[in-house]
Parts: sequence; structure tokens; C-alpha cells
Amino acid sequence: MSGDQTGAAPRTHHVVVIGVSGSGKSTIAAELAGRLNLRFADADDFHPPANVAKMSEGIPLTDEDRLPWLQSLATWMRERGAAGESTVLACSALKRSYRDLLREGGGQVAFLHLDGPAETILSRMRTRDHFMPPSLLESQVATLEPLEADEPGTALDLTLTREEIVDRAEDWLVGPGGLPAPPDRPHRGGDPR
Ligand SMILES: Nc1ncnc2c1ncn2[C@@H]1O[C@H](COP(=O)(O)OP(=O)(O)OP(=O)(O)O)[C@@H](O)[C@H]1O
Ligand SMILES: O=C(O)[C@H](O)[C@@H](O)[C@H](O)[C@H](O)CO
Repeated sequence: MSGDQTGAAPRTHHVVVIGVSGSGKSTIAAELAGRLNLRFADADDFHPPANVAKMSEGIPLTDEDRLPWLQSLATWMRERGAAGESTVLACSALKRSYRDLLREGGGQVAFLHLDGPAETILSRMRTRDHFMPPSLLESQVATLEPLEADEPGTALDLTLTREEIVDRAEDWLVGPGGLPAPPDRPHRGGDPR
């Protein structure tokens, strides 16, 4: 294996499960990381207390609020990559510019967007215990910029069961359109989508 241009360890993979609050990122990313035996992190745990306080009060974050948080996530990805570790990160990454910043961490990055109707998300948000109030869903949806054609990744239907979503995520990741296979896990090839 040869090194890449970023200084990160070669062929590390970073799967970033993205979407609005309540779309299922933490749930799906943790299950996927367990299944693929990759290191998991939840971007919620990287927010400075001021950001959490703001969201708890029902105030949407600004680009300025999010910048240091995104930088700390890119650093985490870079450090894991440099240690030869692949990762699964649950992170809203609502805008293209946020995702571009995360990709600066190096390695092979793929975004899995949990996408679906706001009504489903809202009903899930209302029944969980979390600092993020359901009232912020509207601003999350307004801020969201879906994956563009030149971004590495795919959208997944959040209305499916957890198992179905993780199955589809795994199929995409190891299939021909997904990430290059790591040396110890060859592509299955020819998987039905
Ligand atoms: N596929 C699913 N089917 C049914 N319920 C789900 C599914 N995925 C997640 N949930 C539930 O929906 C709620 C929201 O999920 P979760 O907290 O993982 O979302 P999130 O995107 O990480 O939210 P946030 O960004 O606000 O932390 C949780 O109660 C979770 O158990
Ligand atoms: O960019 C943002 O507005 C934030 O990251 C939110 O998306 C929350 O962190 C999360 O979704 C709530 O738990």
C-alpha cells in the first residue's frame, strides 16, 4: 500500500451518517459501526456546551457556531485515519460546505443521508429524551442541502426498519458504487441494490 496525498494513513474509510435532527443518525451509525467493526463517534458529543445550550433553548445554530465543531470532527477523523482506523460518524453535516470541511480530514469518506418525511421524524423526536427540541426540525430541514452528484455517498430511506437501513448501508458501502474495499474485506461485487 502506498500513502495518499493527505498525510492520513492509506485506505482508511470514514462513513458519515448525515441528516436532520431525529433522522436516526446516532441509532443507525452505531449499529453500522458495530456490524462493520469500525470505531464510532457521535458528533453531538463534540459540540461545545454553548452550542448544546443554544439548541436546548430552541435556537438554531449558525455557520459560525458550527465551524469549530466541524473542525474538531475533521481533526478526529484525521487522527483516527493517521492511526490506521476507519470510522463511522453520526453527524448532521447539513450543508455541502460542512461536508467538504469534513472531507479535509482525509481518507476515503462516504456520506449516508437518512432521508424521509418530516412527519415521521417529528413523531420520533416527540417520543425520545433528547436536548434537541422538535421545534428545531423546521430550521434543520430548511438548512439541509441534499447530497450533490459529485459527493461520495447515497441517500437511505429513514422510514425503513433499523435493520433494513443498516443492511442497505452495508450493501452500498461494500458494493461496486461504494467505498474501495479494505485489504481484509473484498468487495462482494454484483450485489442487488
Ligand atoms: N429506522 C427507525 N425506525 C424507527 N425508529 C427509529 C429509527 N431510527 C431511529 N429511530 C428512533 O428515532 C429517534 C431519533 O433517532 P436518533 O436519536 O438516532 O436520531 P439523530 O438523527 O441521531 O438525532 P439527533 O441529531 O437529534 O441526535 C430515536 O428515538 C430512535 O430510537
Ligand atoms: O448542525 C446542527 O444543527 C446540529 O448538529 C444538530 O443537527 C444537532 O447536533 C443534532 O442533530 C441534534 O442532536
